[in-house]
Amino acid sequence: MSKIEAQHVDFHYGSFHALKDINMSIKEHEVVAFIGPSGCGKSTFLRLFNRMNDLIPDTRLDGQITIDGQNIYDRSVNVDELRKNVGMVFQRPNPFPKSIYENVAYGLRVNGIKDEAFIAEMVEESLRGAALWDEVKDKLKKSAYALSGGQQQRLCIARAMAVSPSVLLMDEPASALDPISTAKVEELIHEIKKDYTIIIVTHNMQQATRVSDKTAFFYLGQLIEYDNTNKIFTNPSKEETQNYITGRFG
Ligand SMILES: Nc1ncnc2c1ncn2[C@@H]1O[C@H](COP(=O)(O)OP(=O)(O)OP(=O)(O)O)[C@@H](O)[C@H]1O
Repeated sequence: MSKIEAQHVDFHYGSFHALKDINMSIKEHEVVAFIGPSGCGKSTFLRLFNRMNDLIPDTRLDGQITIDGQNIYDRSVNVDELRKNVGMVFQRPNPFPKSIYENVAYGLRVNGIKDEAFIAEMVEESLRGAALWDEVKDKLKKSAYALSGGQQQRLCIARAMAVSPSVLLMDEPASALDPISTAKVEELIHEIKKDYTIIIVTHNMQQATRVSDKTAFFYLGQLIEYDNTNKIFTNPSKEETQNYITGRFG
């Protein structure tokens, strides 16, 4: 069974038809990269998987998205639970104005967990998982803002991991980072993929080839081609994909 399945997904912002009949199946522990020119709908599609677009007025979704076989837009779905299972990391690191420790503990506290020993354990585990522990273990009480941009982004990944999601959505997670921090985030994706199913939006095609198993190429709200990353970048089936990856447009 697929971990994530999108069937005949259409999405409108008002009268603007942003996504057109998208079908996609993602297996557990796969890393899938979304590529395509600006405005083609990558982020819109990504945000459907944790219902972030629910917050935007006058939008409409048709079709179905399932995670672990459940329609995530079903009325019975608790959106807070869904977002616990489907974590998100944004383009710009967005730590809270709190200590490093409290940033990671935050999700556990809002979920009502009060056992401090358990919280401390999860904070350490998440920071280790995000390859940040050794850099911050002696300054956990310091403000998250005192970290570098790359460290802040790994802190945000740790924060997402702390509530034990099974899916991580990453919207251009390295685009605001320097090359060394970018390499660290990419390395991290390799390390954590054994535990998560990951979807990453990226403008950087080298990054897509480095981190992903599958790549989806979007253009003007349509999913043009979705295949093994190697195939997409060496021998795509569609002319639009070929044009995009060779820099002929976008
Ligand atoms: N809140 C919104 N209201 C109205 N239209 C929107 C909204 N968000 C996005 N759009 C439109 O939907 C289309 C897809 O946008 P989206 O952000 O998903 O593209 P993208 O491929 O992620 O682009 P980029 O690579 O530039 O981030 C664009 O034409 C955009 O203008």
